[in-house]
Amino acid sequence: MVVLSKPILDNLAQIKTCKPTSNIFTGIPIVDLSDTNAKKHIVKACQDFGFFKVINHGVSMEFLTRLETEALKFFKSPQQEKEKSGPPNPFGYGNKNIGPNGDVGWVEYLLFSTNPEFLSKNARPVIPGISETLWLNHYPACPSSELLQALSGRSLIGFGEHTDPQLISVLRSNNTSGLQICLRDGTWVSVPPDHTTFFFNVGDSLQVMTNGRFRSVKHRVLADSLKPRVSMIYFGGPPLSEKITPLSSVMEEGEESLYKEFTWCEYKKSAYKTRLGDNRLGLFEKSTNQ
Ligand SMILES: C=C1C[C@]23C[C@@]1(O)CC[C@H]2[C@@]12CC[C@H](O)[C@@](C)(C(=O)O1)[C@H]2[C@@H]3C(=O)O
Ligand SMILES: O=C(O)CCC(=O)C(=O)O
Ligand SMILES: [Fe+2]
Repeated sequence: MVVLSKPILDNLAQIKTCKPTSNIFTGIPIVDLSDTNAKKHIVKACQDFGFFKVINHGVSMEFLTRLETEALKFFKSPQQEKEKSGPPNPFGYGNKNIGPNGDVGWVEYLLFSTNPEFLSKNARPVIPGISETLWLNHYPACPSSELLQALSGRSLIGFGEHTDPQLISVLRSNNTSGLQICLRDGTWVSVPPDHTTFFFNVGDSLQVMTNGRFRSVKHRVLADSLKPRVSMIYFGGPPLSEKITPLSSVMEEGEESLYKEFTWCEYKKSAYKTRLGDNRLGLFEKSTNQ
């Protein structure tokens, strides 16, 4: 019989688990930015999966490694020290609690704003008009054999299933697996990690702007029991006052928008009232008989 200590029990009671899926997906679209057809491949990947990986991106490994080292330095510091940078409302350190509505995961994170008004001139985002937040996530390895045993073969959820509300998310992680995406047929597949590349995923707003042509892909992170995962994600969103409506350039003649009109500010407010796994965009879909 496994006897569990109180802190371990507290952790387990809060955090969801799922059956481990070793469904490693080898079909992730790869976009080579040095290829003249890169744009076409991006469009196809956004339609088919809402997800792709970018190679030949021009960001040096040395720079990425330095960022990762700095992130780990922070996450390895004493808990009390880290807490001094929290809570994350709206920016700062958070531990296990994700968002304001009771979601929890086996994750700690550091949340920065990349909105121009918070940044010095030389640190402003590359794409003018697009700015949102930058997340550093740390999914610790399972701390003890006690916890591993108590899980009895199940995986701890690091970051529960969700879609990202913004336009596009750019993710770089270390070489620890954990990220999974949900395919069109509902199957969850594991994305093989690649610390040399960037992964891009379509968010809800881009799905609306393409009137459903691009897919806001559902994804989640399972914690690895042996190795910590460190990820950095840039969430690119529109300015707050921007109307999120299908682009006229993608619409065919006579095509109706599938969504009610809303601004990014309205969507963001609404999203923060939902739980992680909720269908946030559902609230803005036009009913078919409208
Ligand atoms: C439960 C929540 C966490 C989240 C805000 C929300 O109320 C619903 C959207 C969530 C999400 C998912 C993608 C990103 O990780 C995130 C930062 C975002 O913009 O929307 C999180 C929010 C969060 O963790 O605060
Ligand atoms: O940490 C990761 O790999 C992904 C996390 C994520 O999906 C998110 O923060 O929205
Ligand atoms: Fe996400």
